[in-house]
Amino acid sequence: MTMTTAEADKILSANFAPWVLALGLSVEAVDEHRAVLRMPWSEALAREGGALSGQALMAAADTATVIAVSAARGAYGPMTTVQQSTSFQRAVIGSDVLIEAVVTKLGRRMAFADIAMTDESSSEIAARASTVYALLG
Ligand SMILES: CC(C)(COP(=O)(O)OP(=O)(O)OC[C@H]1O[C@@H](n2cnc3c(N)ncnc32)[C@H](O)[C@@H]1OP(=O)(O)O)[C@@H](O)C(=O)NCCC(=O)NCCSC(=O)Cc1ccccc1
Repeated sequence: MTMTTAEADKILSANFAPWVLALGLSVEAVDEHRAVLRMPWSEALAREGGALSGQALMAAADTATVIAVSAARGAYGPMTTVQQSTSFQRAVIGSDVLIEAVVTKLGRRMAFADIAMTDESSSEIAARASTVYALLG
């Protein structure tokens, strides 16, 4: 059965470090192989020049993947990030970001995902990432 957004939000609050929770992420949508998270704009996440820091986007991509992989497996289970590659295509200033993580392969021991991060106010892609996870249990 498909995980609900409320169940996915519980995974978010129960399994991440306090500084990751401080990003203010929330789950907008979830299905059998995908999760969409929102990262609200905050001056606290902006760097010199006023644009959203890449570090915040990378943490958001990592977090969205954990939710998407959990949804694909039907529940949260121990997993760990092995690799993330991120390309920053467009600066985000003053806009929420929608982070869509799609699980492209769910194996017995490994999971792979592609992530698109969209500037909500312009609907333009701000960054893309690909991630690889080891499934530990
Ligand atoms: C585990 C693996 C990915 C692969 O290991 P292998 O290639 O198989 O190599 P090896 O066999 O040498 O084992 C090495 C050590 O691993 C241990 N171990 C192995 N298998 C299991 C197992 N099934 N279960 C438990 N432990 C297992 C093993 O005992 C050994 O420990 P030892 O040295 O004897 O004391 C390893 O490269 C690694 O830990 N990388 C760092 C990853 C990392 O820190 N990522 C960033 C944090 S993730 C994040 O932030 C996102 C997130 C947030 C919230 C929620 C969720 C996600």
